[in-house]
Parts: sequence; C-alpha cells; structure tokens
Amino acid sequence: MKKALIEFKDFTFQYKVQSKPTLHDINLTIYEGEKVLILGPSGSGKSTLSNCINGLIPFSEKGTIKGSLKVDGIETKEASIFKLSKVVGTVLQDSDAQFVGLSVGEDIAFALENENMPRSEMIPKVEATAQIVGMGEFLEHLPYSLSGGQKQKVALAGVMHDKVKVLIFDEPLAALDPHMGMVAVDLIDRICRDQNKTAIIIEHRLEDVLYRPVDRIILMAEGRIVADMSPEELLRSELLDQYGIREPLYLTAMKYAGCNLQNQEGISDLAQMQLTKENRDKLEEFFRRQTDAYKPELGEPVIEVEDVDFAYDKDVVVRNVNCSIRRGEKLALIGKNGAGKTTLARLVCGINRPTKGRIKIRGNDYMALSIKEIGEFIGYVMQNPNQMLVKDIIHDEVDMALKLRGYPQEEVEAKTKRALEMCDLYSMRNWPVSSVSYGQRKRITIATVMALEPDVIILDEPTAGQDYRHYVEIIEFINQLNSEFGKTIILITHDMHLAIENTDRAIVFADGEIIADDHVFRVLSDDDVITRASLKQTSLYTLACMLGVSPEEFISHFISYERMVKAGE
Ligand SMILES: Nc1ncnc2c1ncn2[C@@H]1O[C@H](COP(=O)(O)OP(=O)(O)OP(=O)(O)O)[C@@H](O)[C@H]1O
Ligand SMILES: Nc1ncnc2c1ncn2[C@@H]1O[C@H](COP(=O)(O)OP(=O)(O)OP(=O)(O)O)[C@@H](O)[C@H]1O
Repeated sequence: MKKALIEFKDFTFQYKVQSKPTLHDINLTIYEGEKVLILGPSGSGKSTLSNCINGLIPFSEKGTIKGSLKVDGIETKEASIFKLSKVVGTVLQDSDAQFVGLSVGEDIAFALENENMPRSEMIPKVEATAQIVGMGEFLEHLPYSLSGGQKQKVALAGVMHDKVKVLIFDEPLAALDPHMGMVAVDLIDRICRDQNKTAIIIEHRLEDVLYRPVDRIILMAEGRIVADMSPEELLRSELLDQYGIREPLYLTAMKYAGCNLQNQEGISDLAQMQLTKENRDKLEEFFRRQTDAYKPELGEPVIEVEDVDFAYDKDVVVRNVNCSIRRGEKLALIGKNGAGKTTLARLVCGINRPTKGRIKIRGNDYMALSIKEIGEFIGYVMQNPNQMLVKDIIHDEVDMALKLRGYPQEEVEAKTKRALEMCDLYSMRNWPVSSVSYGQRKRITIATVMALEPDVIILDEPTAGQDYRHYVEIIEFINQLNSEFGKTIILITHDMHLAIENTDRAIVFADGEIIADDHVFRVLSDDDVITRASLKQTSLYTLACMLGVSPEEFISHFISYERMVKAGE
C-alpha cells in the first residue's frame, strides 16, 4: 500500500490579519509518488494550502491553525521551517521572490552546495540542468537582467536536485513560452516518475498541464475542497463550468459540435483519445457549417516602429524591428522566452529608447516626449504586479496616477471607482495590498492603468494568475474597450488559447527579431514559425489532424463560430 505523505485532518487556518478562516475543515491525504493538480478560483486558498505544506504557514505568515497537518509524519505546527524544507521544495508563483544566488549558476547550484557536493562534481551537474531548461548560455547572468520566463526556468532548474520528497509548483507555466511550458510539464512528470517524488501543481491552465497525466485533481472553492477526482471524471462533469475553470479548447469545440462527452473514452488525454463514430460525425458536420470570417475595422497607424535596435550595455536584444500598429487593433506579441517582447513594450512606452531606428506615436517621432507624456497615450501593465505596486492600500494605488496628474478630486474619485468596479476590486478598495493574492494584485495593476483611460493599452500576461471568471471579466472588459471605445490593445502572452480567441493578429518574436506577422490561426498552423519561436499548437490543431481536415481552416472556423456564439449571448 502507498504511504500517506501529506495528511490534513479537520484542518482550519485563519491569517492573523483576517477576520475569518481562509481554509476550512480540510481533510485530504496525498500519497507518496502521487501527482496532484489543485484547481480553484482566485482567492480560493490554493497557495494558502500549499504554504501550509511547505511551512511558510505558520512560520512566515502568522495565523491560527486548528486540526492537524502531518507532512512525512511531522506535525507542521510543531516543526521548524528548516525541518520542513528538508521534505518540501517549492517553486513560487512570484519567481522574483525565489532567487537565492547572485547568478543563474549559483542559484541552480544552491541545493547541491547545501549537500556539500565537491565543485568538480557540481559544475557539470549545474551545466546539464541549465541546458535542460534552455538556460545553458546564461550561467553568469544576474537575476535582474533576466526576462520573466528566464527567471521561471531557473526556478524550475533549482528544484531538480532538491533531495526533498514533495515538490510544490505554484503556477509554474504562467511565465513560460508554450514550448518551454511543455518541457516543464514533462520535466515535472519525469522527476516524479524517476525519483518517486510527490508533486503538487497549482495551475489555471488545465489544457497545458494535462499534456502529461495527473493522478488526481483537487478542486477548491472558498477555502474548502469541493471535489477530489480523476481528470477524466472532472472533465466529464459540470464542475468546471460551475466553479468557473477554463476547459481545454478541444472540449469547447466538441461541445459546440454537440458531441456526447459521457460515452467518449479518454477525454482527459487528447493524444490517446479515439473519437466515437457519433462524435466524429458531429465534429465533421460542425466543420462543414459556414461562418463569415471576422474582419475588424481599423484606423490610422498609432505606433510605428522603424528599423529599431536596442542593446543593454553591449548586448543587442532587439534587432531590426519594423511594425505598424493601427488604431483599434487587437494584437498579440508572442514568442520565445527572452526574445524581446517586454523590451519592445518598454521601448514603445519610452521607458527605454532605441539605440538605432525610431518610433513614431500618432505620426510623430516620440524622442521629444517624456515617459509621462507617452503614458497619457499608452498604458503598460507589467508582467509582475509586485514590480508596479507601491502603496499600502488598494484604493490609493489606483488613484495615485490620477492625483499625480492633477485631476480634480471629484474626477479622481469617479475614475478610480469605475476602474475598481471594472476589475472587481471595489468591495476590497480599503484592503491592504499585502493581504491579497497574486491574482488579485494583478487586477490592481490593471485597474491602475485603466484609471488613466489611455488610447493604447499594453498588457504583459494579463491573465496569468487569474481564474477563469476573472480571466473572462478582464478579457471582456478589454474587448469592450476595443469595440466600444476603439482602444488599441496589445497583449503580450504565452497563452495561445487567449491569443487565438481574442486577438486578430500576432507579431511573433524569436531571438530579438520579428519572424512572423499574420493572423493568429495562420501563425499557429506554421510548423517552422512554431519551432523557431518556441510556440506550440493548441489542442484544436490536434483535433483537426484527428479529423483529417486542414488545421488552419478548422481553427479559423472555430474562432468565427465562437465570436458568433458570444455576440448572440
Ligand atoms: N499573506 C496573507 N495575509 C492575509 N491574508 C491572505 C494572505 N495571503 C492570502 N490571503 C487571503 O487568503 C485568501 C486565499 O488566498 P490564496 O493566495 O491562498 O488564494 P489562491 O487560491 O492561491 O489564489 P490565486 O489563484 O489568485 O493565487 C485570499 O482571499 C487572500 O485575501
Ligand atoms: N535589465 C537588463 N539587463 C540586461 N539584459 C536584460 C535586461 N532585461 C532583459 N534583458 C535581456 O534581454 C532579452 C530580452 O528580454 P525580454 O524581457 O524583452 O524578453 P521577453 O520576450 O519579454 O521574455 P519572456 O517571455 O520570458 O517574458 C533577454 O535575453 C534578457 O535576458
């Protein structure tokens, strides 16, 4: 019989600063060697649950525990965080908070140094590990000089040599490019199987995590466990819908086609799934239905990037970039980690200026404009909310830029209230920023930028860390800004699901250069671009191949059909 490694019994936890418990009556056993996925809406207590397992609660985050939690036989509230760190390793949601070394190499070597491994043995191990996550050339680099995804890759490499029995991954995929996301899911799978480790994965991207099988899915809502079942059972149930979890794209397509999911075997593993005759016929019929391709109406160019290069010191990281973005466009900047997407966004906002070439805003060279002046026209929501937040209270954070710009008090209040309401934060406006979850912090930064009502909005991974309800709200809100107010939207994202459903054009980056600029569905049907830019096909592509129809046409049809369904809602 398998050994119980993590045992919650009638466990309740209340943060010191909260008036009610965040976790209620948790009864949960996780066995040695299991791979468990935790799903649940934002704020449902997923990170709190995992921080109880790794000991951050109650040692760093104070509060009251009732009931019992044993990890490898240790009652956590009676142990030290040092003792628990020998059993549990964590890849945190915020990779900035994760770095312990002064360089990439030192960081990856940390666990090995703790074991006093001789340098001659350690160096090749560190090099090999860095190679696996694609960071072999960055061993000497400093943490601050890495892109968001590069930091996440180092964090993953760092736990590969941990001798711990349990590994927790808190949203490991959010910052990784699509191909690296697949590598990470595979890596986690291999670590579990080869080293018999127990893995707990918290992730909103169900489609991406299910690239490799998981044993169980635990669904949390409002601090309680509401389901604990196999992926197969969960995907067949109504629970994803009921608790607002985004389902994989192929399931959406099957539902649009009217497929019967109850008698469809292998529904959690698309690669192995054998479509029933009935479902195949339904999907083929769905594909034959005619829909009009959607054509957005676009205005004049608002941003023009001409022959732009940019170098940090001597390293040229963006090379010969040319693109023109028109008023009212909704486009995605996609591509490999470290390819230069964030750098381009920073250049367009004037935070950095080109070392060669020029950028025009509304037809004029922007060199004469200050960052503040550019900020009136272009709003930029950064990838990591913790890099943007400076105030203690949510409301003060959102009204700060309006006050700095000297708006009359009444207008400041009205605009702040509107932005808070749009981001579902109004009821929390007087809360301290420090007491809300990562996903909630991301929404604060979106509200901060929205309050200024800029014409162009650049959002760096806007949906990372969001549950589906907030994902939909944010996306609908962004779509509304675009369709009703003609705002130009630029999404930097690794989420191909998001790009396919919500943008009309993708600019694809690889190694500092633009390698494609076309419709999203066309880009995602081009094998060469996918490989060079470290992208991946969505499950719609796989489904089209199973049906033997053109993936490009199938995806294009799916997008038009979905827009028609949404327009009718
Ligand atoms: N350090 C803290 N101090 C006080 N309250 C906290 C703290 N961290 C989280 N909470 C509260 O606990 C609740 C659950 O937060 P938690 O981070 O566990 O949610 P989550 O399910 O991981 O959410 P997300 O998907 O947004 O990361 C939140 O509503 C939050 O207000
Ligand atoms: N402050 C800095 N100093 C030196 N190099 C930097 C700095 N910031 C970024 N870089 C480097 O510039 C390159 C481009 O980084 P950028 O953040 O633009 O990539 P990205 O495409 O947004 O990546 P990701 O998808 O991982 O967020 C990377 O190789 C990165 O290491």
